[in-house]
Amino acid sequence: MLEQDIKKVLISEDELQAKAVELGEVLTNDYAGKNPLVVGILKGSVPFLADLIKRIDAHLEMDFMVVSSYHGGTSSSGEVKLIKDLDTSVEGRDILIVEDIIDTGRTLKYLAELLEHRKANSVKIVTLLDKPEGRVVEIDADYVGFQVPNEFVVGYGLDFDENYRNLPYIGVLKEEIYQ
Ligand SMILES: O=P(O)(O)OC[C@H]1O[C@H](OP(=O)(O)OP(=O)(O)O)[C@H](O)[C@@H]1O
Ligand code: HPA
Ligand SMILES: [Mg+2]
Repeated sequence: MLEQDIKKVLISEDELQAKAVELGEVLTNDYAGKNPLVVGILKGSVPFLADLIKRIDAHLEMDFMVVSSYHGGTSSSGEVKLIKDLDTSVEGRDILIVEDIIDTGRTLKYLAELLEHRKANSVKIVTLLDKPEGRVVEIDADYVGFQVPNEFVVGYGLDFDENYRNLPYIGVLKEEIYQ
């Protein structure tokens, strides 16, 4: 049913699972003994975060923030709104932000600067997807799952108008759905 709205599959379910294993192994090594605070950015990061943390074999804590800048459409409003803050103090902590995608970069630039300002010991970013052609502000992730072309992608957490987050793969939405 949902599949009818998808122009093409970019990243399959198997490829997504394999990437969680691969990134989990790297993060297990990089965060051994550090008890990082893993910060999931709601809502898009949920499926990726759930798969990734099961592959990190180290003590970690988890917290969430809600920010929003797309307000349902396919282009960033340019204004990042903090809707729910962390419950945990970040001072002195090693922070690992988990995101589904860096597109314009506005969301992550805002978040990374906010957490650094709060005197985190370190702030690193793991993003499942990177869309370099979408960038309007300068920010790079420390760990990237896949690069994607400059098209609107959905699935595995990523939405259009709050739909398609539950697709098990990443796909490109047919233009007629959002035009
Ligand atoms: O690099 P940017 O252009 O800022 O775009 C990336 C952000 O936009 C999306 O979130 P959205 O605001 O749509 O919230 P959501 O996770 O609830 O979908 C996505 O999940 C990232 O957080
Ligand atoms: N798809 C879904 N949400 C997004 C995207 C995208 O390509 N870019 C930024 N938020
Ligand atoms: Mg969204």
